[in-house]
Amino acid sequence: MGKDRPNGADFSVQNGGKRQPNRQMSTELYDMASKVMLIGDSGVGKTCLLVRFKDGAFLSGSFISTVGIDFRNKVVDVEGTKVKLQIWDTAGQERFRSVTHAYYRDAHALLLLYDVSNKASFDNIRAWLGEINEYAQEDVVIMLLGNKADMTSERVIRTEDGERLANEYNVAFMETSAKTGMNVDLAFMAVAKDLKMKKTRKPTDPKFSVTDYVNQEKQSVGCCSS
Ligand SMILES: Nc1nc2c(ncn2[C@@H]2O[C@H](COP(=O)(O)OP(=O)(O)OP(=O)(O)O)[C@@H](O)[C@H]2O)c(=O)[nH]1
Ligand SMILES: [Mg+2]
Repeated sequence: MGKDRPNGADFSVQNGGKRQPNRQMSTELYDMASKVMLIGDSGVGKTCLLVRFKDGAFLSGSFISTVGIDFRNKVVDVEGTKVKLQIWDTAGQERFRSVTHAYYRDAHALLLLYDVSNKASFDNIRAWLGEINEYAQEDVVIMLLGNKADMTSERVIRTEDGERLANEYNVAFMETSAKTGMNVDLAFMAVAKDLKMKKTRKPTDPKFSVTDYVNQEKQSVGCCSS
């Protein structure tokens, strides 16, 4: 079992100056660890999604744009296996792009967000997928998330538009809301489950598909209370 700090408050600088979480001050036990990166335009809700997952709270009020990169850890239980998710929250602003590029290649999964009430953030998804293609590992798990699904009257991107784009690029898709919590745990749990399956699957076992898993488990707007 490994250990790590329960939150991402501390960094040590190693690995050519790249910020690394400090493992010496570890407190929480885990069986396997995975790096997940949150990416997408500024304001789509990356930090709020992470805070909702980590603390179960919603950051309403004034928007504080992330500077550079930050991370938080959360250990989740996948059928008895403790999976530590080290979640990197990147800045969506263009001026920080070169900072975040350096982190792509270590990521096991990328949660790529747009805002269903912001057309430009959706239109930019193709450019983000181009960046992923350039900088991330070939087998990285990609999940496209249409966030702010609670904003029904301001919505400009339909669920079908997100689905179509995800199908075109063969990536998993669902709509989320950091405000209500809809599908937030599922997005991270699907990644944890994928990692566990990759590590423990025997050659004869059927392959785990993140896309099938989220399609089976996801809620749609107005479906259920969350
Ligand atoms: N209604 C609603 N508002 C949200 C949701 N998620 C985020 N917001 C709001 O959107 C704004 C931006 O959220 P952030 O999480 O800070 O955005 P970000 O993607 O981290 O932005 P950068 O750090 O600049 O890249 C904030 O005012 C949030 O309150 C959501 O699911 N629903
Ligand atoms: Mg942020």
